[in-house]
Parts: sequence; C-alpha cells; structure tokens
Amino acid sequence: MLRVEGLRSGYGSMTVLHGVDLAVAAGELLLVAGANGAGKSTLLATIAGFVPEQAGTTTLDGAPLRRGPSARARAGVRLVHQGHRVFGELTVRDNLRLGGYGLRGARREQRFDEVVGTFPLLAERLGVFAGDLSGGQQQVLAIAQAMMLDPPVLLCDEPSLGVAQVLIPPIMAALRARADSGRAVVVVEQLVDQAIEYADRLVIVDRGTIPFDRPAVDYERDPSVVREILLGSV
Ligand SMILES: Nc1ncnc2c1ncn2[C@@H]1O[C@H](COP(=O)(O)OP(=O)(O)OP(=O)(O)O)[C@@H](O)[C@H]1O
Repeated sequence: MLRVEGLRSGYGSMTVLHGVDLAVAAGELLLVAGANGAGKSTLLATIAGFVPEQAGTTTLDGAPLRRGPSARARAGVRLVHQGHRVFGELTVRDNLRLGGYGLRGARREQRFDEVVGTFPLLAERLGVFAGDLSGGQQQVLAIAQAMMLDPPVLLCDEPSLGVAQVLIPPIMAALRARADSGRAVVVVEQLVDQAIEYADRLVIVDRGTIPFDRPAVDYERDPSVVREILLGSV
C-alpha cells in the first residue's frame, strides 16, 4: 500500500499541493483526473521524489520513503513522465534492456521476455530505433521500459497525450494487467470517459486538493458530479 498523508509540495516558494491524502493498494488502478494546472503532474512527481515535499509523509507498506527520485526508484516507485521519453537513438530492444539495468543474466532475459510478451507491437519492432516509432508506440515503449524492474508502484503521467486514439485501449489494458498482477498503478488521465473502465478508483485533483476520491463505478453510474468539479475549476 502506497500512502500519502498531508502532502504539501510545489516549486520554490509556490505551493501547488495543499495537504493531499491518497492511498493506493497493491492490485489497484487509481485514475487521477483534473483540470489543466490542478496539480496532477506535481502529485506524481512528488510521490516519485522529483519534486521535494514541503510537508507530509509518503509510506510504502508502512515504511517511510526516503527523499529523492533515486531512493524512491530503488524502493520500487517508478514514474513514466509525460511525453513518452525514450532514447530515440537506441533500438526498442536496447531501451528495454536499459530499463532492466541492474537485473542479471537469466532474470534479465526472463523479464525482457515477459515485458515484450505483454506488448506485441514492441515484439514486432525490437530492432527499430525508438526515434522512428510513432508517438503512441514510444509511449508504449516508455511504459514497458518502466515495467522492466517490475516496480511495486507504477505512476504514469497522461499516457494518452499525443497518442493515436487506437493505442489508448491497449495502453490502458496493459496498465490494468499490471494492477491485476498485484502491483499498485496510478494513472493521470484527462480522458476520464475512455480510461474509467480500466480503473478501480477515481480521484479528482482540483487546485491542489482532492475533493473527490471514490470507486470508479460511482463515476460510471453518475458522471455529473465529477463533470461539475472539472468544469467549475476551469
Ligand atoms: N517546474 C515547474 N516550476 C514552476 N511551476 C510549475 C512547474 N511545473 C508545474 N508548475 C505549476 O504548478 C501548477 C500545477 O501544475 P501541474 O503540471 O502539476 O498541473 P497538472 O494538473 O498536471 O496540469 P496539466 O494537465 O496541464 O499537466 C501549475 O500552476 C503549473 O504552472
């Protein structure tokens, strides 16, 4: 269980998150939505240690997480940044191998096969330079790369951004499968209607607070409450 309590963070003297509480369990996919500038990316970046906490605690299975992105990555919290960042001059195969840096021998090969098996579109393009992939394919590669070390917590910032509509379902399905394999997954996504069916819970971030944190089925039954929050904060 990843748990965030009383989290405040921001940039310099500017506070973006004003005391946020959040928990995501192993096996759960949490969808995070909210208007532009609400603080969604800041939330993920703070949990992953890239943005320093001004106050609050972040724990994984009850143990406080040390500060900084390296410590958090070692503890098993991995962030897929917005904008599908991959190494364009390396092949798909080498991008994945880099993602598995630290794994040895048979374990590394096994993990490579598992991850490639999850993403047929990568399996067909192992020798292709990542820079020659479409934006959507690069996004899939970025997620696959982050999965190589099998992190207990995967944070994914707007995977649909700049991605062809047709690739959104397979990306969300892969993230769902990851949750089903017993990992915690947090996905920031503006396209709530397209992503909700893959989620267990929906959280809305609004001006650095979380006014809505409910089971996804509540939204599917009655999306109007969330729409009001989203529209009201524009
Ligand atoms: N590196 C930064 N330095 C200073 N301010 C920042 C930085 N990144 C974000 N901000 C500010 O923090 C606030 C929250 O931004 P954030 O990117 O977390 O929002 P968001 O909900 O993810 O929005 P979007 O959907 O547009 O990415 C905004 O006012 C933004 O301008």
